[in-house]
Amino acid sequence: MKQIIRFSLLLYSFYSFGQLPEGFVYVNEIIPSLNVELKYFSEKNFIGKPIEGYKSNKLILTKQTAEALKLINKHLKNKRLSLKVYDGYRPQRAVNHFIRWAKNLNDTINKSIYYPNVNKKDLFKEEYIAAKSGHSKGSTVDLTIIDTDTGKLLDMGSIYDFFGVQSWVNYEGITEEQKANRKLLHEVMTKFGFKNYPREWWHFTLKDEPFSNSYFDFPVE
Ligand SMILES: C[C@@H](N)C(=O)N[C@H](C)C(=O)O
Ligand SMILES: [Zn+2]
Repeated sequence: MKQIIRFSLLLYSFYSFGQLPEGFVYVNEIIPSLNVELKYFSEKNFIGKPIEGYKSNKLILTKQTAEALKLINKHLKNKRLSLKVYDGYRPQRAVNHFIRWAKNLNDTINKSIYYPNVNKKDLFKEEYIAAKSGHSKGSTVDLTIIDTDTGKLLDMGSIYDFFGVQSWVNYEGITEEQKANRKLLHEVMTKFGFKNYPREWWHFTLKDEPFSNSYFDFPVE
């Protein structure tokens, strides 16, 4: 009997500590010092509410992606810089939340901050948000760079998740410093095996992603 109880407790703790599917990791186990602020866990995002499926500020990625970020952070450390991550693995239920929100054209709480020049009805059509997102495959990250001396974000010429031409990687209407910062991010990410999404300076996918055809839906907890 005692053994059965012990076994049940073991099983309980196994699941209650957030067992991930094979191939996924909690990134803080690989890079404990990584700066992570999952915007969809908070109200500070284009919807203005926490997004379904984000139950904690824990960054989850495929193991290969986390290992690549570790190398990048190490590389940046020599320049007194480091990464700050806004999103990684995104459950399909979160994407479904985006889809539902997009259908309600009256709900535009954060339009002036995140999409002042794009009609809400066009956000999916103009490919600022995807109905099937690379993020749900676990090897895509949204991120920027911090100056570790000042603790400030490098100026990339637009805020994260600003949907508009200002966020396109090759947008010309930004300062030379902002262009240089985007170039630095782009170069370091591509050097370590990522490819960028041209409409969003912050969005990168590991080229050799392990789950290129699987969209996951387990919660971020
Ligand atoms: C919503 C934005 N952060 C994003 O990730 N956009 C791309 C296109 C996606 O939804 O995969
Ligand atoms: Zn993204």
